Order: sequence, then C-alpha cells, then structure tokens
Amino acid sequence: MAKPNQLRPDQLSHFVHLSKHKYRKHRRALKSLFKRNEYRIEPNTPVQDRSIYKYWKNRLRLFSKMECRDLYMTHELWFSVTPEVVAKFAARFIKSCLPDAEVMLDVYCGGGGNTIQFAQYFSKVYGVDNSLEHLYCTYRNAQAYNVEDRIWLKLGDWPTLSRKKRFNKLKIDCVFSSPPWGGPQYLKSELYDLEAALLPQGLRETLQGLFQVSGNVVLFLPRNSDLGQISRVTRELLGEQARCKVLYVKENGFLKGILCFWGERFYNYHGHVELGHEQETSKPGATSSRIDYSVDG
Ligand SMILES: C[S@@+](CC[C@H](N)C(=O)[O-])C[C@H]1O[C@@H](n2cnc3c(N)ncnc32)[C@H](O)[C@@H]1O
Repeated sequence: MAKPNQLRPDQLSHFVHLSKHKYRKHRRALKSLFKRNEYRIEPNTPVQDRSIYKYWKNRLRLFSKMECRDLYMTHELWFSVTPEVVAKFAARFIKSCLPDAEVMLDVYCGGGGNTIQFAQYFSKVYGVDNSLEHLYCTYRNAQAYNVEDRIWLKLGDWPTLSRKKRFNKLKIDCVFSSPPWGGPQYLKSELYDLEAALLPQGLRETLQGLFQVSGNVVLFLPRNSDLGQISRVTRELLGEQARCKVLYVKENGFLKGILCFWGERFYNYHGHVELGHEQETSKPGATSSRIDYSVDG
C-alpha cells in the first residue's frame, strides 16, 4: 500500500513528461518534496520570517481552505499567489464569456491560485512554471480543493516552450497568464512600464507567444499598467480595429490589478457575472471578501 506522502505513478502522470527517463533528476527531486511533505503551512502557527508575516496574517484571502486543509507555499508564493476571490472571479468571467470552453492553459501557474479556480469551471487545465517547487505546491494545493485530477503541469521556461510551439496543437480554448511583476516594488513608479518591467518578457513578446496558442488571451497585470502600451501593442499585433477589454478588479474596495482580455467573445460579452460576497471562512469574526469590477473598453 502506498504511504501517504509517496508520489504515486498516477499522480506523477499529472507532471507532464517527468515520468520519462531523461527527467530522472527532476523526478527524484519531486519524489523527495512529496516524501518530506515540504512547504506545508501550519495554519495556526505564525511564520517566523518577518518579511512574509503580513501575508501569513491574510492567508485565508489567498486560499480560504488554509484553515481546514493542508496548503503549501514557498517564500515567493506568499506575495505572488493570486488572491482566491480574484482568481475565482477571473475563472467565472472567462466561463461566462466562453461557456463551451473546456481546456485552459495557465502560463506561470505559481502555487495554483488561478489554476485551481479554473479547474472548478473547466474540465482540463494545463499549468506551466519553471519552478519544480511551485508546480509541486500547485499540485498539493489542488489536492486541498479536490481538483488535482483536472490539472496537468509542465516544468519549463515559458519563452523556450513557446518558441518550440509546445502548446500550439493542444486545442487550448483560452490562455491565462499572471506573469511576474518584478516583486512588491512594482508600485514604486506611477506608471508600470509593461515592456521594461514585466518578466521574463515584455508585453509585446508575451502576447505574441500567447496568441500562438489561442485567440482568447487573458493577462493579470499591475493596476498602474500603462494602458497606452496595451492599446498600441494590441493594434500592432492584431490590426487597427482590434480591442482589448480591461477590467479593474477590486477586493474589499482595494484595487488588486487589472484583467486584460483579448478575443471577440470577451469584447462582445455584456452579461453580468454573479459576484456577490465571497465568504472566505465560516469562523466567527472572520472577514468576508467583496469583489467589484469596472470596465475600460
Ligand atoms: C506571479 S507568479 C504566478 C502566481 C499564480 N498565478 C498563482 O496564483 O499562484 C509568477 C510565476 O512565474 C514563474 N516564472 C518566472 N519566470 C518564469 C519562466 N521564465 N518560465 C516559467 N515560469 C516562470 C515563477 O516561478 C512564479 O511561480
């Protein structure tokens, strides 16, 4: 009988290609992460690292199940995971615009904040990240939400995978990406330069790569992003008449970032996405998160 923290072959198959011979080194590392139950968060024991304490205090905003299930976070994930209500909103909005869609690709999937919410609404979700530790956390976190069977994770550098056209033939209905914004200092300048500051590629290259995979593309970008750049790059890549729909996403009244949508079905959607109050926890005295959005055409 498999031990609880042993990586089983059926689980390994969700880490695309890692079961192959040439990936022996990564497979060994992955098995060891499972065995040591690495990066598990002790929900009621405050983290020692002062630089992430404020994120730990708000941990239920990142993953509401953190109080009752095992969740896994690296140091970097504390400040880069998409808050759950924002991720849920993005997934619902995409599903409302693309009701027939089944397959999502989440580029730079991190700890699974978005991947997990997509897996609640879509039958298959691919996640890509260049950190094995992050893919491991995504899988573990997906287990907490009982959606691990719907996700398929690929380890690799996205610009390289994109150049090699690795996802072009997979019939992806929509590709989502929350690229690294360059750390918390992204708010230091008034206007965020999407060519110079976005990692690992600027906006133009990022979009070029994503459009190869699907005509429906969604980016989660800093709230101070230069909208002029977005509009120029949109026209340059898709033609003078092309548009991008921008939603300003607020959580509890605080602007969290912008969701940018490319694709006819997004522009033409004028329906209403049921948001309401996302109850984060049933604990007495706990806060609930409210999400609002406004549209910039
Ligand atoms: C902002 S985080 C994504 C957070 C994710 N949406 C979530 O909710 O957990 C960005 C991720 O990009 C990954 N990353 C950075 N450079 C990369 C590259 N060149 N190729 C693939 N992944 C990369 C990082 O490891 C990190 O997990």
